[in-house]
Amino acid sequence: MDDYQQNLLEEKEYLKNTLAVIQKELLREQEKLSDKKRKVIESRRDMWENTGHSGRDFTRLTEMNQYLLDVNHQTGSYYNTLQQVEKYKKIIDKPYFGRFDFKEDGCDLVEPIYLGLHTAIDSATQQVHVYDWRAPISSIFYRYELGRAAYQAPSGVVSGDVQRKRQYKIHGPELVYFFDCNILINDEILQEILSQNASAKMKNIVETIQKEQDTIIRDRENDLLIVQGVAGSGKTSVALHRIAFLLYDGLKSNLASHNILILSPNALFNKYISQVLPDLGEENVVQTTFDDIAGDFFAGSVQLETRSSHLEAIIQNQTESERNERTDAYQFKGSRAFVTLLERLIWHYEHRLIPFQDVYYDGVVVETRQQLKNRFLNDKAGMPMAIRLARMEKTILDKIHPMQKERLKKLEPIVAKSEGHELEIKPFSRLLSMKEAKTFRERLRTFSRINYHRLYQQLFLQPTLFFSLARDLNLPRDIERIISATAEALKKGQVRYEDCAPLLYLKLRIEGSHFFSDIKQVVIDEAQDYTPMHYEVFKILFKDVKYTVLGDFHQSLERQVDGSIYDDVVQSLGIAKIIKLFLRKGYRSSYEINRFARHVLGTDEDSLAFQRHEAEPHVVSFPTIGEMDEAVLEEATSFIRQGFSSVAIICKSQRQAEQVYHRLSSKAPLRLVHPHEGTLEKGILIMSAYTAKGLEFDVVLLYGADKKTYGNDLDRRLMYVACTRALHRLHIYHSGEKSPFLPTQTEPFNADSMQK
Ligand SMILES: Nc1ncnc2c1ncn2[C@@H]1O[C@H](COP(=O)(O)OP(=O)(O)OP(=O)(O)O)[C@@H](O)[C@H]1O
Repeated sequence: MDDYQQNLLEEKEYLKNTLAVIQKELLREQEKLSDKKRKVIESRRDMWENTGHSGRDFTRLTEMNQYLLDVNHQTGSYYNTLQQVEKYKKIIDKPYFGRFDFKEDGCDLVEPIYLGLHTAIDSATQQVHVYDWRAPISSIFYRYELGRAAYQAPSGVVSGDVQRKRQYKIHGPELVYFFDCNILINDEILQEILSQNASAKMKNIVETIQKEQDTIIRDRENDLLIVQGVAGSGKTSVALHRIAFLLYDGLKSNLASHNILILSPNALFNKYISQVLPDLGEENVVQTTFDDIAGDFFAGSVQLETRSSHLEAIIQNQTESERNERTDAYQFKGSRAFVTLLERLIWHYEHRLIPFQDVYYDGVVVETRQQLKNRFLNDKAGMPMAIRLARMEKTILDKIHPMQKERLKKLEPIVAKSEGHELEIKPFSRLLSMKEAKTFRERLRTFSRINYHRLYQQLFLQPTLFFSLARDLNLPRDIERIISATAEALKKGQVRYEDCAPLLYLKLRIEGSHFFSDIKQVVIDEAQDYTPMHYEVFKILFKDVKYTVLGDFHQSLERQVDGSIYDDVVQSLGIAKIIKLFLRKGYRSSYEINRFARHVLGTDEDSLAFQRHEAEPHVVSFPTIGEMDEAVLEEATSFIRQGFSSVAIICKSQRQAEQVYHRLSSKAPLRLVHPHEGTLEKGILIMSAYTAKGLEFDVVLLYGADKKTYGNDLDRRLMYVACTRALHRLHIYHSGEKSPFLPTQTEPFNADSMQK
């Protein structure tokens, strides 16, 4: 028997034993589960039977409390076992995917370490058959080739020699094949994974995590981890695996899923990534968007523009000057200079603008305007301004409380004398007194409550105030136009997207915030989409948290930015222990699509593409829009017939996507995708480039890439985002003169070369 045959026999034996252990442990956990379920039901029944009639009996409340504690404890334990059962069920078909043999320094034994989605231990012998991919020792698999290696164990660094590395394909649960590799994760498996069709939900990448990705996933040293990664380099995947790692590590760091928050671009993206953590056996974490946060803070009081409406407005602006007005406004209102301006506004409001008034009650001066102001300015006690004002309001109300009785006594003779109320002197006097108290409170609130919208509006309605506060700050050239456009919108009760973060900043700085107090880890994806103003808001919203911030400045839409955006992040968040890492290799798109996209972007910055070769992208020209429509539809259906599961027709704007959809939807099954609703499905989808951001499709058909539609820098970045969504095929259609960002010479369009 040769070596391979010998190894095969051994591996088959190991798999058989491991499966037997998993089966045994699964049965054990299932028995525990039914036992725990029975106990929970019994305890609940006992609780209701023994305490159900004692609602008003305070002596029995403690008893009820004890029952509740027990029931909660048992329910928690039931769910832990349930999670364990689910984990075993997940690994029964594929218990592991890799192995390395490790000889620890100072030990004679070479131990085979098998890696899988979850740990499998024989509870009888305590033998570990499979290590969780997140276990400290597992990092060796991702980081080292054969030879010297080390990992960080809880007790310190453990070093030794890696003597073998092996990867497996196990299916159903048969050993399909295995092979030894002496390098990092073998390209063959990665090739196979990356050449598959895109799925409607993001997938986990545990089997093929790359060394540089693993470094990010396992970092525990830093409080702010910044990742700049090219399109398709795995930023979102890495962020989610990092969360799974932190939760695994959670026992030490006391971290649970509700302590982690992911800030992502929109609801569609949230749904797209929602499967990864459950796949990894973890519960989903808090997922939100900036739009949702702003909406919660200003619920119903003002009309907030969403990010997609803002992008749509910028993209649709026909004239350069209209577009510049909005992008300049966004840039300025997101800048550090505007943060300074708002800080000055807050100071100015505190010292000059609060409309303090003399407070009278029943003809008596309770406090003079000056007394109130002095007391307010001297009583800082580290509290936010709104809280200090609310305390002042309460003190005044407490002061007049005893005076109200006297006032009532005075009101009764007056009412007695007034005609028509002789028979209801007391109730009518009380009613009058209540009305008076209401008016009194309303007067107080003219200075004790702050209308943030009005305060912010004041800044733009009074240009002299604006310019006096903006002294020595860098202002954009069209500031006058920005001021008047903002004033117009605010007067109509509309808050443009670029005003949402400043308005929220104002509110949070004046009021403080106790929301998100559970959050300990914040993951910010698409970091380039947030301005310094946003990061200032995050700093107030999330206290004592650690951050993972991932972005790609090439994919910034409304602003042209570079790597310095991360300096802004550091400065705004004010965190000292930071690390900045780079992901330079794109895994999503084929080599040809990657190369094409770099051409569109017009940069030869060092970015690498994974060598997965497929058909060259095509640029096709049509004499009319009608012919372009027909070709797009024909190609889309043909790609589906060829076995690609998702074909995205990407338009520049949502409006264009809707128009194309209305023209084509009666001829083929198309789905129009909105950023705020729905889920991604297989088939032919149609959407705007900004909706497609963060997502991926087997085939991208970029619609209408003419010079007029894609002519400026923003258009160039939109086109780059659209092109980098494609895994396998990229076709670009235009009618009229081609966009200058497209290559001048491309291969002729050839339908035969598209066979998958
Ligand atoms: N190590 C890996 N193994 C297998 N697939 C990977 C790996 N890294 C990334 N991928 C795949 O590459 C694709 C892109 O990943 P992801 O969406 O996380 O990248 P991204 O950097 O967030 O992209 P973008 O910024 O363009 O939205 C996904 O299909 C992901 O599964």
